[in-house]
Formats: sequence, structure tokens, C-alpha cells
Amino acid sequence: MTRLGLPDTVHACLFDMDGVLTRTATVHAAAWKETFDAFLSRRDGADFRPFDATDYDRYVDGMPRADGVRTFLASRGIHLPEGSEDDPPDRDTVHGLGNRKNALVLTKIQELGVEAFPGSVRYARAARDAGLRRAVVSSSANCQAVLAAAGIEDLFEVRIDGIVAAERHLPGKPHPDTFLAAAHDLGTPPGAAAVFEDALAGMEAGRAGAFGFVVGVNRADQAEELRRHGADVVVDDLAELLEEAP
Ligand SMILES: O=P(O)(O)OC[C@H]1O[C@@H](O)[C@H](O)[C@@H](O)[C@@H]1O
Repeated sequence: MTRLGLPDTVHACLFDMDGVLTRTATVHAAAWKETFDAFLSRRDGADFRPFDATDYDRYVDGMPRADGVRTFLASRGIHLPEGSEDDPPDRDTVHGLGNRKNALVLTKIQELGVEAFPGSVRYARAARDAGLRRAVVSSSANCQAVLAAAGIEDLFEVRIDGIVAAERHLPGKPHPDTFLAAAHDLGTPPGAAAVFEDALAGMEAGRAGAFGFVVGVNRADQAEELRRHGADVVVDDLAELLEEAP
């Protein structure tokens, strides 16, 4: 193991963003809840079953926006028309709901700003200083703006996000393709790359891509679930992986 807490064979780090690098997973979760609860209450009336934290972890977290809408609604036996990507936010289609949620995310981010996890910034800098290659692999179409708002854009050499994935027709997490594309762009074989993820869908992507090491970042009190979905190690903060972590 190196002093980064990784096997010696690992030469590249592939970091998820929301919940791993930045404190934005909670912003997404809150926006999804507001969107789905409004939709469900209109549909089912006052005694509707609300969207909860388990729904977020299982059906939405880590996935591209439209996949999150489809997967959660399917878990409730609901199937909406796809609509089109520019559907207005009040249209009950997959893209309409996704656009409603995105408007809420953007408002919240503008109001609250974006904070990077200090332990993750410290870790990414240590990886850079140790000569490891570094990529961000996020399902979010807002990835570049969020990295810039957090002031950490320069730490990463490659970015595969929701926009790049759509351009390259890459299926999102839990499929491994976005992580594989990042490893490829860094010139690193998957077996020599480590995946850093907080979402169960991301863990599955790490396992499916046969990466050299998968680090589960436990931000939602789900250490066991992360292990079950493929984590080689689970930490509460990336700084724990550094030898001199306080
Ligand atoms: O809606 P965006 O910003 O494109 O993000 C898509 C998804 O990105 C993932 O990183 C988040 O875990 C999800 O909650 C989010 O829905």
C-alpha cells in the first residue's frame, strides 16, 4: 500500500463529485424530494407516500438525471412519457420532472454556494504530488460549474460528466462506461485505477469495470451497503486514507 492508502499498482484516481469531492449530494437529494413529493401529492392526494432517503440512495443517487426519474418512478409502478429535453418544468414527463429538479438544484447552489470537502481536497492534492493521474467522473450535467464554484477544477486532468457522457453516448452509472472512459483518457488501464464513490450505483460501476481498487465514501450512514456493492475499503473521509491523517 502507498501512503495514499492504495495498492502500489494504482496509478490513477477516478473521483465521483457530488458527495465525494463536494457537499452537493444533499442539495441534489433535497431537490429530488421537493420535485417528487409535489408530483406524488398531486397524483395520489394528501396521503401520498413521500420520497425518502432510502429512495434516494437506491434509485437516484449517482445516476444521470433522467435515469433517476425513471428508476424511482418505476419503483412505485409509475411510467411517464419521456417528453423532450426542453420540456417546461411543469410538464409531467421524465424530462419535465428532471428540468424541475434541475431548476431547484441551480437555485439552491446559487443561494448556498458550493463547498468542497477539505479532506477530499487534501487527498486529491496528495495524489497529484505523488504523481498519480486524476479524473472526475460525475453523472451531473452541472459538474464543470460545481467544480469551478468549489475552486477545485484545476486538480483534475480529465472530466467525464453528464454532458460528455451524452456527447459520447456513454451509459451512466451503474454501468462502468464513464469510469472506463476516464481511465482511457488518462492513459491508464482500469486495473491500475482506483474509483472513489459515495453512491451505490457508483460502487456497482466500480465493480463492473474491474478497477484496481474501489473506495466507498460513507456520507449517508451506509457503510455495509457500500461494502456489499463492491467497496474494497470504506472511509468516512478521504483524509483517513492518508498516512498522516489527523
Ligand atoms: O441533475 P444533474 O446535476 O445533471 O445531476 C445528475 C445526478 O448526478 C449525481 O452525481 C447525483 O448523485 C444525483 O443526485 C444527480 O441527480
